[in-house]
Amino acid sequence: MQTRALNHWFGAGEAKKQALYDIDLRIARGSLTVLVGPSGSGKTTLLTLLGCLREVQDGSVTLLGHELHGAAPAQTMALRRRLGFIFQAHNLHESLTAAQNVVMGVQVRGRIDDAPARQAAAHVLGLLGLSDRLDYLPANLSGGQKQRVAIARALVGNPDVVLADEPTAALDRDSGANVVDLLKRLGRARGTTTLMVTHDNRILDRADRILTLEDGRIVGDEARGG
Ligand SMILES: Nc1ncnc2c1ncn2[C@@H]1O[C@H](COP(=O)(O)OP(=O)(O)OP(=O)(O)O)[C@@H](O)[C@H]1O
Repeated sequence: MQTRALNHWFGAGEAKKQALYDIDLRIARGSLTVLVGPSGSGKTTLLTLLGCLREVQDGSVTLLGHELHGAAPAQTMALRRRLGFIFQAHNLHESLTAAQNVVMGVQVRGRIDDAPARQAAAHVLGLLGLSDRLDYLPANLSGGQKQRVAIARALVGNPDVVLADEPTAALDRDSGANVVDLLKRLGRARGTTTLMVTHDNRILDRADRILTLEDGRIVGDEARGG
């Protein structure tokens, strides 16, 4: 994942405001990078540009070997299927059980039979400590459990890149640490690259790299032992 001279603006005319300035970044495959910075510093803007959720206006973003600036919609759609998104508002389908919600994460990646999809969903939910909640509806799960279902849904399709915005905010200490360790294991085993916005110290301590944004610029770049 790479950006070169990446700039981004919101609004037009008098109201036009620059949100990112000259971002040059190279993020190593399989690493876990954390993005920190004050509110409004551009973290979400950068995450959504890297996730093909926003059009690149100026500069370059390469994701999984493809340039996103000027990319055709069909190509960005295909790339998006190789990503796992974890956002704060977990958007589970209320009428589907935990396992069915996660099965949907398998099936967006292509047609897969129900039995193996359900097996994959049960496996990932088990890794997240939810083996005994497979058939629960979201209404009967706690906030932290729902968040873990959303994480399972993002991971079940074996994404090449995971993009996350405060994924552990609703989790207790042990489940938060478990999620980070799982992402790190996926990084080592499969080369899954994770970029996440967080202020959670449990994650900062375990990250491979911490990037700090301020007023749309990278002002800190610290490599960690992991
Ligand atoms: N859709 C939008 N329209 C107009 N301005 C926007 C939009 N999204 C973000 N901005 C502006 O761009 C700047 C960066 O916002 P961004 O959401 O990326 O920051 P952030 O670091 O993620 O903040 P937070 O931690 O509060 O989520 C801010 O000045 C924000 O007001």
